[in-house]
Amino acid sequence: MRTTTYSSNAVVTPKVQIGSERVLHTEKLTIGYKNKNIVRTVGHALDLTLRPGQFVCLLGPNGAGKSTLIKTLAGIQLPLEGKVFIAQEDIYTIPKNALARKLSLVLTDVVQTGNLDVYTVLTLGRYPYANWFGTLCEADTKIIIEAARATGIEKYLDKQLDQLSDGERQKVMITRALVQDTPLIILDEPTAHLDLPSRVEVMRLLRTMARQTNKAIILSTHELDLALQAADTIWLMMPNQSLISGAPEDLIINGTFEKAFSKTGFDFCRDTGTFRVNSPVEDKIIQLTGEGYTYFWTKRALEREGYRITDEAEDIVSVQQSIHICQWTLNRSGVVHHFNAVEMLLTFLRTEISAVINNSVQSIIS
Ligand SMILES: Nc1ncnc2c1ncn2[C@@H]1O[C@H](COP(=O)(O)OP(=O)(O)OP(=O)(O)O)[C@@H](O)[C@H]1O
Repeated sequence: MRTTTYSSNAVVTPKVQIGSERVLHTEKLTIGYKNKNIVRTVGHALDLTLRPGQFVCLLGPNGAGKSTLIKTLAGIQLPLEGKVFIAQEDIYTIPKNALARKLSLVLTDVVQTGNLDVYTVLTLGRYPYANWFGTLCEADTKIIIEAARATGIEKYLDKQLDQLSDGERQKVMITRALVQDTPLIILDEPTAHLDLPSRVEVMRLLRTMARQTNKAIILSTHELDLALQAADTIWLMMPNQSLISGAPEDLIINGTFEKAFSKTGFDFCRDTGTFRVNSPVEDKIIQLTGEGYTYFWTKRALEREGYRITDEAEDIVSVQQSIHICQWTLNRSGVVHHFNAVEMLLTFLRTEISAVINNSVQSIIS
């Protein structure tokens, strides 16, 4: 029997690979800042590749260099060393107008557009294709309407940009990038300032755009949960100037994710892909049985209280979940206590603990 092992370092060259061409790549890219003689390097010798249809989320702790990398990839900040190539061309050799047909950029800052209406803002996305007189043709109008329909902002076309919420405005700027119709879209924190439903919607929209239009999309974000769910690939900027690239699941399984965000008081849980604010306290252990979302949220609550969930614990919390009712029981030394809310269970456990502490203090005093 023939077996083949594929590792992330293996060079795999199948006969046909969709999206095998590179929309963007870098060679030994070193990024950072040079002020007089002081050099501040934030990313060193990065070799990155982005392919058509790939949806990449750039993550990293504060100050790791996400914005610096985004600006360098978009050609608005010079690298300290190395090169950025857009479709095999050095980005700094591409004339501005030609670059605007290859790359669109959405920045975080709230755009100052005076009193422009949404439709006019979207027409700006077509300027790289406008004729000598700067006028748009019927095909441009069609592209604008279709893009607005795809992102669900059709109803705002006549509104002025400053009459929209942050989330709606962000969608307009993403639509403008779509209207610009470039094979590559780069976004710096597109979900900043948005509420949770809008953040989910923007992420979903971008992912769908990558899938349906085969555009390569890279965005920087602090939305770890959403990025882990939505990205094809995570680019993780590490505190040591390196960048690790991989499928979200690989970075979780091999511990890279945990390492990048290791911080006192925060724990990344590989089982759930989430951060825990409080580390479990080793001497508080409890057993938990049950299933479904009630089990999940009960586990979260117990861990927040500082419990470590283990089958070795003598106290057993059981969760019963049915369509109509959720119930919790605590079996402690053969005595069964019943609760109909997580809060009641937690209150009981807290009281029990303080009772134990009070008793031991009493016995020390006496
Ligand atoms: N103009 C500048 N001159 C010198 N250093 C800078 C400049 N701008 C940013 N830096 C430094 O470069 C590093 C990377 O900054 P950058 O803004 O790229 O990080 P980031 O990952 O986007 O951070 P955050 O998550 O907080 O937005 C930081 O240490 C920052 O202090």
